[in-house]
Amino acid sequence: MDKKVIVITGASGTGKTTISRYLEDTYNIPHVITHTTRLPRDGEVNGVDYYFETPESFEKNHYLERVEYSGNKYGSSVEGLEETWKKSDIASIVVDTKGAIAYQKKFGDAAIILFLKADPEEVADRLAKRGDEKARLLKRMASEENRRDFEIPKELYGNYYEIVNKDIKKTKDYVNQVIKSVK
Ligand SMILES: Nc1ncnc2c1ncn2[C@@H]1O[C@H](COP(=O)(O)OP(=O)(O)OP(=O)(O)O)[C@@H](O)[C@H]1O
Ligand SMILES: Nc1nc2c(ncn2[C@@H]2O[C@H](COP(=O)(O)O)[C@@H](O)[C@H]2O)c(=O)[nH]1
Repeated sequence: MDKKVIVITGASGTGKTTISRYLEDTYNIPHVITHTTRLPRDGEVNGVDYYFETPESFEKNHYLERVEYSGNKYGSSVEGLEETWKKSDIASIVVDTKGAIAYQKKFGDAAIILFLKADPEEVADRLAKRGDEKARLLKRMASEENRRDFEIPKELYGNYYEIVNKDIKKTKDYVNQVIKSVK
């Protein structure tokens, strides 16, 4: 089978990580571990959730694409994707919409874009429950990047699956249909 990458994108708190974990647990689809200079949240583990970097160490990696998001740097490497493809012909990656555009440009139809949407008020509530510290949460919600990522960018028109993540069961049912069509 040709290699594929499921690119999960959307604004903060819309459920990207939840879907990435679902793909891993249900379909053994591993996720690409990306790099960031942000501090770990409670429970996040280096080398599992992210490679947590200092501003200096971040610059030492070779990125397929990299972005600034709410004051922190994030990037994904070709090596990271290739390592993940060694484990499985289908990988997933969680990125912002700018990253999704980069993957679409580089991999064309081999990049399957899942764009997650949710009501912004519901999202703020979910993130507070997730334990995000209030000041950081407000900064994140107000950031230009996060406001941008509630809408699909025009570069991806016609090339993505939109998932309104309200009822998690319905979301998973929809994801199951997408995976059937991909496999
Ligand atoms: N449909 C849903 N209903 C209720 N809670 C949900 C739903 N989907 C996800 N959540 C919860 O919302 C919180 C945010 O989800 P998640 O971490 O997956 O979002 P994210 O898009 O990866 O966010 P971020 O970009 O900030 O890391 C989590 O605590 C998750 O368990
Ligand atoms: N373009 C990229 N975006 C990435 C990458 N790794 C994560 N992200 C996205 O950043 C924001 C913030 O993430 P958070 O974990 O701090 O909430 C979110 O949209 C992620 O999807 C990356 O390598 N490239």
